[in-house]
Amino acid sequence: MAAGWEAKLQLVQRHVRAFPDFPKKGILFRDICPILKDAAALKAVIDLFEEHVRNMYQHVDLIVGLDARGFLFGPLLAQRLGVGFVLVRKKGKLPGATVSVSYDLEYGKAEAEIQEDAVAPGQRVLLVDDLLATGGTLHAAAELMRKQQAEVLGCMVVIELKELNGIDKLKPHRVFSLLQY
Ligand SMILES: O=P(O)(O)OC[C@H]1O[C@H](OP(=O)(O)OP(=O)(O)O)[C@H](O)[C@@H]1O
Ligand SMILES: Nc1ncnc2[nH]cnc12
Repeated sequence: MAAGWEAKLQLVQRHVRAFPDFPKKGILFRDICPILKDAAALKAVIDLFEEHVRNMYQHVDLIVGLDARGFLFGPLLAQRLGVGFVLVRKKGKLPGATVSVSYDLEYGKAEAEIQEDAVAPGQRVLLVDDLLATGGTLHAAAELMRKQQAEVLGCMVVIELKELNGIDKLKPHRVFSLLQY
């Protein structure tokens, strides 16, 4: 692990806030907005993600980001790696031919969608989001990749909520997280 890794992790951790009972009673909402407001904290997230990818994977074709908070980190990582970015959106937002799948998340239900030509068969992709809770959202994205015959190399999130066991739902895919609660 390169020098500075721990300092960067601590910087990121200091920029996550928790709000009880949002958006529903009983949910402790982990808010990543302070990361985005602080240039050094945001850079630290992308530095850590980039280092992980460069250590783990020889070749990545695309970064796939999940609506909406995955769009905040995914394109920055894609630029660093010199690869393209693909959007998995909530249903009804993408023009043209699409492929969709429905899923449950920690506080509701939704449907995820990609453009049919977003990924090609055999392309090697990494899924990026801000947070892993039950795993419903990332699982839906992985299912979309499976439908399009792309290869999911792994999932990357800033925050993993351990007690919800999202990691089990995502097996056999690997999950990399910066912070665990
Ligand atoms: O692991 P899960 O239980 O699926 O929960 C995690 C998902 O929930 C949040 O997204 P949300 O759907 O609230 O949308 P947003 O990013 O548009 O706020 C979060 O950004 C993840 O995508
Ligand atoms: N507890 C939580 N905090 C922030 N985003 C979430 N998405 C799903 N669960 C969440």
